[in-house]
Amino acid sequence: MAVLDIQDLKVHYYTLTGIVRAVDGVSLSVNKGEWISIVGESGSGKSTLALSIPRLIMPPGRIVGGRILYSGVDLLSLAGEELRRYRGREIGMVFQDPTAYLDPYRTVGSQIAESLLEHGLASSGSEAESMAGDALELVGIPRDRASVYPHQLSGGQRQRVAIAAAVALEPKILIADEPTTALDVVVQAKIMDLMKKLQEERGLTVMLVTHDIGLAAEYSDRIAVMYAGELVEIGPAEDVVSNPIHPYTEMLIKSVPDPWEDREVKPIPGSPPDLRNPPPGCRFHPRCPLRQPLCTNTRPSLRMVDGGRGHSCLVR
Ligand SMILES: Nc1ncnc2c1ncn2[C@@H]1O[C@H](COP(=O)(O)OP(=O)(O)OP(=O)(O)O)[C@@H](O)[C@H]1O
Ligand code: NI
Repeated sequence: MAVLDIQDLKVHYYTLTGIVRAVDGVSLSVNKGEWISIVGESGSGKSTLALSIPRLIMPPGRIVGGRILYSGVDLLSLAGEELRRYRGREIGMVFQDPTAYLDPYRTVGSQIAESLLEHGLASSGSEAESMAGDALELVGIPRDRASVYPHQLSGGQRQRVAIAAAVALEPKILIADEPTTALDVVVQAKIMDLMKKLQEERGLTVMLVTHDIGLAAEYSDRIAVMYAGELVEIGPAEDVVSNPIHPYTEMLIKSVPDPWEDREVKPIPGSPPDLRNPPPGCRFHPRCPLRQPLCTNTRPSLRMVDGGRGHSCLVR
């Protein structure tokens, strides 16, 4: 069952030098309880897609088209108070840098407690504090650490607190945008394991944004690959990685080292297009070894094939 159904989403940034078509017609359905990862090179529109869901796109960005159905409600039609009810409470967010949204002057426990009160999940200060302690324990931080300030914690612990703060509100979906990019690999694995635990034990739906397809393969149920503002491939994580259909996915996999396999690392030649003026036809065609004349003038759309897989390659 789909908890989130994104239909033909278009998000543009209106800059002095032109309109950046950061997300340009993306359709994506997220199933309840699954872990889906959005992967792709820098600038492919992953964060823009993720931020659009809780409507956190700031000017000069604007959602210019499409629908985002959350349990049947179009989030794009909501405003003000109604929107705030969904944000946080139904859709939790975690970002790369938790210091950006943890208040340095307040203890971590009081920040979590306050948001519980704000969302009406606790009826008294003491209840909120006790629930904040539960949330910290859930992410592996002893409840007596509720009285520390963010700077007294390590980067990994701060990210745990950010996850605790998000999960305390019992959202249905947790959207995590590069939550471990600033952390070392050991801490990264711990944070990913924690998110996996929340998915398995609480039925949390997880959307992870990462440029690391290896990481996505290890933890996700499904992987969605973005290129230049479009979705180019989607499917069960293992299938996508072991048997990519789209040449971009294939080249993306070969461009990163695989710790389990001794093979040559091949960077993708060229660079992603300028999204103010993307190439016609398939946006990947200028870099694609399989390019046919068709690819230069026919704009592909994602089509589903067997095994729950979909791709937008015109020649495969
Ligand atoms: N505030 C902004 N103003 C103008 N352009 C923006 C803004 N934010 C993002 N963009 C542009 O939108 C496009 C998509 O950016 P986005 O951050 O969504 O990509 P991403 O896949 O998350 O990249 P990364 O892996 O580097 O985080 C890029 O071309 C980027 O330059
Ligand atoms: Ni990003």
